[in-house]
Amino acid sequence: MKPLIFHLPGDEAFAEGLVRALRAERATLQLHRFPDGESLVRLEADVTGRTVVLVASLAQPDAKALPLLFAADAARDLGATRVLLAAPYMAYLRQDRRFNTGEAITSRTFAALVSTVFDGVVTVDPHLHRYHSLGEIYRVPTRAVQSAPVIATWVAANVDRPVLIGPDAESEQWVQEVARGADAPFTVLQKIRRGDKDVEVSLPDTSALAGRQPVLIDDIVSSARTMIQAIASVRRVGLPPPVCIGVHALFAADAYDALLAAGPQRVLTCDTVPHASNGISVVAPLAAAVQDLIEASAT
Ligand SMILES: O=P(O)(O)OC[C@H]1O[C@@H](O)[C@H](O)[C@@H]1O
Repeated sequence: MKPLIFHLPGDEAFAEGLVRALRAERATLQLHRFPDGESLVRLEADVTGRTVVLVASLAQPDAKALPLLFAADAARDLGATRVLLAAPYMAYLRQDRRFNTGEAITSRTFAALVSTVFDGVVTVDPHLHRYHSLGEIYRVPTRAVQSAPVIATWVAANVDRPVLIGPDAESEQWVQEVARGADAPFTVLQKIRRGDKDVEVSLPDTSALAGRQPVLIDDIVSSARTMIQAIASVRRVGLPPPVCIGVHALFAADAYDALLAAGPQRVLTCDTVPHASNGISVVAPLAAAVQDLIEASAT
């Protein structure tokens, strides 16, 4: 039987792409907020004996998390064979340790909650810094899709003589992959973060970059301060305005305008978080990972 795909409000386009890629059936999840702020969730399809895939991009996660957990638990309660989460952007991965005394390690708690109601989780480029895999915190099977191949294809087709640049050491993992796929050199900047919006970035060695078009790549663009500082350090050494590519377009508050004002050649993101800058789709690799998870859990 075809998988049934539900989505949270705002994720229509991604869900529609998944429906097509998986030849699945689309179904409606009704979400109502009572005057007191509580949520009512209703699955408008018979889920008995079906594989249910809930699509939810988890930017701004606090408002979405409870309805998502309610929907997943309801699907299971109503007889779904398996309930999978397709979260193109997965929230709560950056707090992967107690940075200050008394802080909650939210990555662990959030993963534990999700694992109580879902049978499997698929996401794109999870922000794994001190964790090596999602399996360290999720108690159900997971698939982490890489956006590097689709980004590399875009870079190879659209940028002449590119050099890929990551704004910090963490970004080396995906910058290196994109560089390999695009058959281009790469380098990584040095970053010091002093606060949410206080970031300093510097370019160590520029000798290999002359005559090339810089392409900045990062996984998350949130306040955009990292990207903005990276643009400045690339310009300081006389390189042309960079193409800026972010995987997850979080763009908090004025971040997108601030980034455009910093003078990039263009700004482009993957479609993991709906945004005007989306231009590279990860629907196909995410659909393949969902299919893989379905097949693995059927055996
Ligand atoms: O500088 P903003 O956009 O706020 O934050 C994004 C950066 O913070 C890191 O965790 C991400 O990997 C990225 O480098």
